[in-house]
Amino acid sequence: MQIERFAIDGPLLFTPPRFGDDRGWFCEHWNARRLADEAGLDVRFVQDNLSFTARPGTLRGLHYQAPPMAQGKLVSVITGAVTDIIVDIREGSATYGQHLAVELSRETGVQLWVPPGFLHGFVTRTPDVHMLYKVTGYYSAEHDGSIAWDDPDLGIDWGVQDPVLSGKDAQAPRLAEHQARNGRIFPQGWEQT
Ligand SMILES: Cc1cn([C@H]2C[C@H](O)[C@@H](COP(=O)(O)OP(=O)(O)O[C@H]3O[C@H](C)C(=O)[C@H](O)[C@H]3O)O2)c(=O)[nH]c1=O
Repeated sequence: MQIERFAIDGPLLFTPPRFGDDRGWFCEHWNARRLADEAGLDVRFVQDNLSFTARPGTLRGLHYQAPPMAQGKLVSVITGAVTDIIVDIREGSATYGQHLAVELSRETGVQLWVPPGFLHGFVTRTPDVHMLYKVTGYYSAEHDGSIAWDDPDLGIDWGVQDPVLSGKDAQAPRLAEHQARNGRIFPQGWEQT
Protein backbone atom coordinates (compact mmCIF):
# COMPACT_ATOMS: atom_id res chain seq x y z
CA MET A 1 0.00 0.00 0.00
CA GLN A 2 1.28 3.50 -0.92
CA ILE A 3 1.96 5.60 2.22
CA GLU A 4 2.87 9.32 2.27
CA ARG A 5 4.14 11.29 5.27
CA PHE A 6 4.23 15.06 5.74
CA ALA A 7 6.46 17.75 7.22
CA ILE A 8 3.87 17.77 10.02
CA ASP A 9 4.59 14.66 12.08
CA GLY A 10 1.68 12.26 12.60
CA PRO A 11 -0.74 12.56 9.66
CA LEU A 12 -0.45 9.86 6.99
CA LEU A 13 -1.88 9.48 3.49
CA PHE A 14 -2.83 5.99 2.35
CA THR A 15 -3.77 4.72 -1.08
CA PRO A 16 -5.17 1.20 -0.64
CA PRO A 17 -4.68 -0.87 -3.82
CA ARG A 18 -7.69 -1.36 -6.10
CA PHE A 19 -8.03 -4.59 -8.07
CA GLY A 20 -9.72 -3.64 -11.31
CA ASP A 21 -11.35 -5.74 -13.97
CA ASP A 22 -13.97 -5.23 -16.64
CA ARG A 23 -16.71 -5.11 -13.93
CA GLY A 24 -15.04 -2.28 -11.96
CA TRP A 25 -12.72 -2.71 -8.95
CA PHE A 26 -12.32 -4.22 -5.48
CA CYS A 27 -10.41 -2.69 -2.55
CA GLU A 28 -9.80 -3.67 1.04
CA HIS A 29 -10.96 -0.28 2.28
CA TRP A 30 -9.56 -0.82 5.78
CA ASN A 31 -7.34 -3.60 7.13
CA ALA A 32 -6.11 -3.32 10.72
CA ARG A 33 -3.13 -5.64 10.19
CA ARG A 34 -2.03 -3.81 7.03
CA LEU A 35 -2.14 -0.43 8.79
CA ALA A 36 -0.15 -1.80 11.73
CA ASP A 37 2.41 -3.76 9.67
CA GLU A 38 2.93 -1.27 6.82
CA ALA A 39 2.31 2.10 8.50
CA GLY A 40 2.95 1.32 12.16
CA LEU A 41 -0.56 2.56 12.86
CA ASP A 42 -1.88 0.24 15.54
CA VAL A 43 -5.08 1.96 16.68
CA ARG A 44 -8.54 0.73 17.67
CA PHE A 45 -11.45 2.25 15.76
CA VAL A 46 -14.74 2.19 17.65
CA GLN A 47 -17.12 4.11 15.38
CA ASP A 48 -17.71 4.72 11.68
CA ASN A 49 -19.11 8.11 10.67
CA LEU A 50 -20.80 8.70 7.33
CA SER A 51 -21.83 12.18 6.25
CA PHE A 52 -23.63 13.23 3.07
CA THR A 53 -23.21 16.74 1.72
CA ALA A 54 -25.43 17.74 -1.18
CA ARG A 55 -23.97 21.00 -2.45
CA PRO A 56 -20.46 21.87 -3.64
CA GLY A 57 -18.92 24.71 -1.65
CA THR A 58 -20.23 23.34 1.65
CA LEU A 59 -17.73 23.50 4.52
CA ARG A 60 -17.84 21.33 7.64
CA GLY A 61 -15.29 22.41 10.24
CA LEU A 62 -12.99 23.17 11.80
CA HIS A 63 -13.90 20.57 14.39
CA TYR A 64 -12.26 18.82 17.33
CA GLN A 65 -13.26 16.50 20.15
CA ALA A 66 -11.31 17.47 23.27
CA PRO A 67 -9.54 15.11 25.68
CA PRO A 68 -10.33 12.75 27.31
CA MET A 69 -12.62 12.02 24.33
CA ALA A 70 -10.09 12.97 21.64
CA GLN A 71 -10.43 11.09 18.35
CA GLY A 72 -8.04 9.89 15.69
CA LYS A 73 -9.79 9.73 12.27
CA LEU A 74 -9.23 7.71 9.12
CA VAL A 75 -10.99 9.83 6.51
CA SER A 76 -12.09 8.77 3.04
CA VAL A 77 -14.46 10.02 0.34
CA ILE A 78 -16.83 7.43 -1.11
CA THR A 79 -18.62 9.69 -3.62
CA GLY A 80 -17.55 13.09 -4.92
CA ALA A 81 -14.46 15.10 -4.00
CA VAL A 82 -13.35 17.38 -1.16
CA THR A 83 -10.42 19.46 -0.02
CA ASP A 84 -9.68 18.12 3.46
CA ILE A 85 -7.94 20.42 5.95
CA ILE A 86 -6.28 19.52 9.24
CA VAL A 87 -4.58 21.93 11.68
CA ASP A 88 -1.98 20.90 14.27
CA ILE A 89 -3.10 22.25 17.66
CA ARG A 90 -0.94 19.97 19.83
CA GLU A 91 0.59 22.28 22.44
CA GLY A 92 4.37 22.10 22.18
CA SER A 93 4.34 20.74 18.61
CA ALA A 94 7.04 22.22 16.35
CA THR A 95 4.31 22.61 13.73
CA TYR A 96 1.65 24.07 16.06
CA GLY A 97 -0.87 26.12 14.06
CA GLN A 98 0.29 24.74 10.73
CA HIS A 99 -2.19 23.00 8.42
CA LEU A 100 -2.33 20.42 5.66
CA ALA A 101 -4.69 20.51 2.67
CA VAL A 102 -5.35 17.16 0.98
CA GLU A 103 -7.62 16.32 -1.96
CA LEU A 104 -9.78 13.26 -1.24
CA SER A 105 -12.07 11.77 -3.87
CA ARG A 106 -13.85 8.63 -5.04
CA GLU A 107 -11.57 8.55 -8.06
CA THR A 108 -8.29 8.41 -6.16
CA GLY A 109 -9.48 6.46 -3.10
CA VAL A 110 -6.83 8.28 -1.04
CA GLN A 111 -7.36 8.12 2.75
CA LEU A 112 -6.02 10.52 5.40
CA TRP A 113 -5.07 9.49 8.95
CA VAL A 114 -5.71 12.43 11.28
CA PRO A 115 -4.14 11.81 14.70
CA PRO A 116 -5.77 13.19 17.86
CA GLY A 117 -4.66 16.79 18.40
CA PHE A 118 -5.79 18.23 15.08
CA LEU A 119 -8.68 20.39 13.94
CA HIS A 120 -10.46 18.76 10.99
CA GLY A 121 -12.68 20.16 8.26
CA PHE A 122 -13.41 19.87 4.58
CA VAL A 123 -15.01 21.79 1.74
CA THR A 124 -16.88 19.92 -0.97
CA ARG A 125 -15.80 20.30 -4.57
CA THR A 126 -18.68 18.33 -6.10
CA PRO A 127 -22.36 17.71 -5.39
CA ASP A 128 -23.37 14.60 -3.41
CA VAL A 129 -20.28 13.92 -1.30
CA HIS A 130 -20.32 10.89 0.99
CA MET A 131 -17.47 11.07 3.53
CA LEU A 132 -16.78 7.90 5.52
CA TYR A 133 -14.40 8.10 8.48
CA LYS A 134 -13.41 5.69 11.21
CA VAL A 135 -12.76 7.24 14.63
CA THR A 136 -10.83 5.98 17.65
CA GLY A 137 -13.16 7.52 20.25
CA TYR A 138 -16.92 7.59 20.73
CA TYR A 139 -18.80 10.81 20.07
CA SER A 140 -19.17 13.12 23.05
CA ALA A 141 -21.27 16.21 22.46
CA GLU A 142 -19.84 17.91 25.52
CA HIS A 143 -16.28 17.50 24.21
CA ASP A 144 -17.16 18.38 20.59
CA GLY A 145 -16.21 21.86 19.40
CA SER A 146 -15.72 24.11 16.38
CA ILE A 147 -13.11 26.75 15.52
CA ALA A 148 -13.68 29.45 12.89
CA TRP A 149 -12.92 28.11 9.42
CA ASP A 150 -11.71 31.57 8.36
CA ASP A 151 -9.55 32.26 11.43
CA PRO A 152 -6.93 34.69 10.00
CA ASP A 153 -4.29 33.29 12.38
CA LEU A 154 -4.55 29.91 10.62
CA GLY A 155 -4.16 31.38 7.13
CA ILE A 156 -6.10 28.63 5.34
CA ASP A 157 -7.06 29.15 1.68
CA TRP A 158 -10.18 27.00 1.29
CA GLY A 159 -10.71 28.04 -2.33
CA VAL A 160 -14.24 29.15 -1.49
CA GLN A 161 -15.57 32.60 -0.65
CA ASP A 162 -19.01 32.12 0.87
CA PRO A 163 -19.33 28.48 1.90
CA VAL A 164 -22.50 26.77 3.07
CA LEU A 165 -22.05 26.40 6.85
CA SER A 166 -23.96 25.00 9.80
CA GLY A 167 -25.11 27.50 12.41
CA LYS A 168 -22.51 26.10 14.78
CA ASP A 169 -19.67 26.62 12.30
CA ALA A 170 -20.90 30.05 11.24
CA GLN A 171 -20.48 31.34 14.79
CA ALA A 172 -17.37 29.37 15.82
CA PRO A 173 -14.70 31.35 17.72
CA ARG A 174 -11.14 31.97 16.57
CA LEU A 175 -8.61 29.54 18.05
CA ALA A 176 -6.72 32.13 20.11
CA GLU A 177 -9.96 33.56 21.48
CA HIS A 178 -11.31 30.13 22.39
CA GLN A 179 -8.09 29.00 24.10
CA ALA A 180 -7.67 32.30 25.96
CA ARG A 181 -11.13 31.77 27.41
CA ASN A 182 -11.11 28.00 27.95
CA GLY A 183 -7.48 26.92 28.07
CA ARG A 184 -5.58 24.85 25.52
CA ILE A 185 -7.69 22.19 23.77
CA PHE A 186 -4.69 19.82 23.58
CA PRO A 187 -2.29 20.94 26.35
CA GLN A 188 1.06 19.24 26.81
CA GLY A 189 0.57 15.87 28.48
CA TRP A 190 -3.09 15.68 27.38
CA GLU A 191 -2.51 12.02 26.41
CA GLN A 192 -2.33 11.14 30.10
CA THR A 193 -5.80 12.58 30.79
C1 LIG B 1 -19.83 13.96 14.83
C2 LIG B 1 -21.13 13.37 15.34
C3 LIG B 1 -22.31 14.08 15.29
N1 LIG B 1 -23.47 13.52 15.75
C4 LIG B 1 -24.72 14.29 15.64
C5 LIG B 1 -24.68 15.64 16.30
C6 LIG B 1 -25.59 16.47 15.44
O1 LIG B 1 -26.93 16.32 15.88
C7 LIG B 1 -25.47 15.85 14.05
C8 LIG B 1 -24.59 16.64 13.11
O2 LIG B 1 -23.38 16.89 13.79
P1 LIG B 1 -22.35 17.93 13.20
O3 LIG B 1 -23.08 19.15 12.69
O4 LIG B 1 -21.27 18.14 14.25
O5 LIG B 1 -21.74 17.15 11.96
P2 LIG B 1 -20.47 17.62 11.09
O6 LIG B 1 -20.53 19.09 10.85
O7 LIG B 1 -20.40 16.70 9.94
O8 LIG B 1 -19.24 17.36 12.07
C9 LIG B 1 -18.24 16.42 11.78
O9 LIG B 1 -17.48 16.94 10.73
C10 LIG B 1 -16.11 17.16 10.94
C11 LIG B 1 -15.43 17.31 9.60
C12 LIG B 1 -15.45 16.15 11.80
O10 LIG B 1 -14.28 15.80 11.63
C13 LIG B 1 -16.19 15.61 12.94
O11 LIG B 1 -16.23 14.20 12.89
C14 LIG B 1 -17.55 16.12 13.08
O12 LIG B 1 -17.46 17.29 13.87
O13 LIG B 1 -24.92 14.54 14.25
C15 LIG B 1 -23.51 12.24 16.30
O14 LIG B 1 -24.58 11.76 16.73
N2 LIG B 1 -22.34 11.53 16.38
C16 LIG B 1 -21.15 12.03 15.92
O15 LIG B 1 -20.11 11.33 15.99
